[in-house]
Amino acid sequence: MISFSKVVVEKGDRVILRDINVELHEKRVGIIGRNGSGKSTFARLFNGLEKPTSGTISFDGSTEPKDLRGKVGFVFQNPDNQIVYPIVGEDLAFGLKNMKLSKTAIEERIAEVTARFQIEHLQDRLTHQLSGGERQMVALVGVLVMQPQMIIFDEPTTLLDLWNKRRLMRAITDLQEHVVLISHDLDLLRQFDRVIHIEAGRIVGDGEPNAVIDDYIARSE
Ligand SMILES: Nc1ncnc2c1ncn2[C@@H]1O[C@H](COP(=O)(O)OP(=O)(O)OP(=O)(O)O)[C@@H](O)[C@H]1O
Repeated sequence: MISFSKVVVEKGDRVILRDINVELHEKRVGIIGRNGSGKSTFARLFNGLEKPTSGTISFDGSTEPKDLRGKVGFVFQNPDNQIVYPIVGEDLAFGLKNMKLSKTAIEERIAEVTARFQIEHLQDRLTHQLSGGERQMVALVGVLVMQPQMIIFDEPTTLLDLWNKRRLMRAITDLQEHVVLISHDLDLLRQFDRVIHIEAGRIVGDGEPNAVIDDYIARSE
């Protein structure tokens, strides 16, 4: 599905990611690693938010940036980075309008996804008045209405209380789409299909979650 070949990311004279070669087909992939190891940079490559200094990233065989952007959605740690319009309904419609969908088609898509996540009642609210949990659900729904095949989550529960954290995690677990989740919630990632461990810009562990996570914990001790 998505494939990284000899990918390197440099910023100034710093090498942030080194020689990343990986193919992902699994439905649920977790990414772990210490602060500053390169997880966010890796995740941002998936939908073209970050460009590799060298190497290639392809989605279903295509290396076109527009295919990455169209097929892979990205949910930020802080939903304020992603919600741009003052009213929830406008914000959810923004990407769909750019896709030149009809008004009816836009309304139908938004109605379907907001109902699925029980946020229909938020449609007319001002985005800046929403709670953190509501904002994060709006950000997720804003990505889902675009019907991506894969969704990348960069520590999406960091700002949430326990209740909203569980609600969002249930929502993520129930998604039909392929999910790549950066998280420090190791118990959750043990239920995933695959976990990738990044250290100092390299993949140092990759495979069955329990084995990769146990090795990660052992290295921290
Ligand atoms: N624009 C930049 N210029 C220089 N260094 C950068 C830049 N962006 C990121 N870095 C560095 O790259 C490294 C990896 O950053 P990244 O955000 O990918 O790490 P991370 O694993 O997601 O960290 P965290 O868990 O703290 O969010 C860090 O050392 C960071 O300081």
